Amino acid sequence: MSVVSGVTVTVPATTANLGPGFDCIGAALTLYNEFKFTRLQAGGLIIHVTGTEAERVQTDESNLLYQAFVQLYQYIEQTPPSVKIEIQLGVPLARGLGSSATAIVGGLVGANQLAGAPLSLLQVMELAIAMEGHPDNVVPALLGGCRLAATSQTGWEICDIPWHQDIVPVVAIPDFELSTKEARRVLPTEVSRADAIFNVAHLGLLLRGLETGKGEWLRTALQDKLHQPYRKALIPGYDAVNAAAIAAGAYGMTISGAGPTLLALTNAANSNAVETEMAAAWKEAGITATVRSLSLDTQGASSFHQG
Ligand SMILES: Nc1ncnc2c1ncn2[C@@H]1O[C@H](COP(=O)(O)OP(=O)(O)OP(=O)(O)O)[C@@H](O)[C@H]1O
Ligand SMILES: N[C@@H](CCO)C(=O)O
Repeated sequence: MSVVSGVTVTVPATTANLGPGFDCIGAALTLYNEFKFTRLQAGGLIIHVTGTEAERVQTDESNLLYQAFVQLYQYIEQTPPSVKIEIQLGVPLARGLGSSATAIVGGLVGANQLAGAPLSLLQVMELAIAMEGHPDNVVPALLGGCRLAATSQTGWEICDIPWHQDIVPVVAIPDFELSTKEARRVLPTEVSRADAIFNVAHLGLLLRGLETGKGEWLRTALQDKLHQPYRKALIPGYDAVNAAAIAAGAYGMTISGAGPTLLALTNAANSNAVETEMAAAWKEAGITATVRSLSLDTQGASSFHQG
């Protein structure tokens, strides 16, 4: 194993759940955080953060990226090296676009590379899922694409979900945060059989809708009974933005991850109109939002050594 002096890791944002796939499906998007790790000879920990909302990220040992970095060294039973970490933020914090997953994956991949890659991709993935508590952000953040994760007898079965090239994800990111912890607190611990059946059927339809790009299937498939009915109340203007997206030609709209970002799926011909109308509907509700058409990231986390 060769030990390197520095590594830069780029990790994509992710949109989890996609409606009915609560805690099991997510897709990587073309929006990125970059993390640069450099060994320090003098000892200590230095964290520099740049980008929008940089001042909201911890710069001490409580930083999630650093915690993941330490976690990997603990797993391989080595003392973590003193390190300088430079964070370039492109993924907004606590908005439902997997910012915590970028930090967890970035910290684990950075540590693994600095240590000479003692762990396989599968081992890194398992550590990432354990840290995040659910697989739907960290798996696509690490591997790219749209991924379904299911527990197997021995660990995790990860499935690559075909995403039709005509489907454009549009994200409407409001100017307020909603922590995943808070958005999970409002969910019931038990659901009815009818709601479980609803989600099983809609997730099946979603997979076929994503594969074929068939708009009618996607519109129905993006509905869900496990989390959205409870979380909608935490997102002012949800119904108005949903109606505006559909009127502008979106197949459907859903909460991205735990919210508050709203995700519309549409095609290239309608994406500009969907962006404009979602932003306008939210403005009418008194909320400023950044709305962007993105693409599916197919690469996942990538890294290069500095020396
Ligand atoms: N680049 C980063 N470096 C360090 N910590 C980060 C970074 N990005 C996010 N975090 C931590 O993760 C928290 C946000 O995680 P949270 O799970 O609430 O939201 P999210 O991951 O953006 O949304 P979702 O899980 O719904 O997609 C931040 O408040 C911060 O503590
Ligand atoms: N599946 C997770 C994604 C956000 O981390 C949730 O909806 O709570």
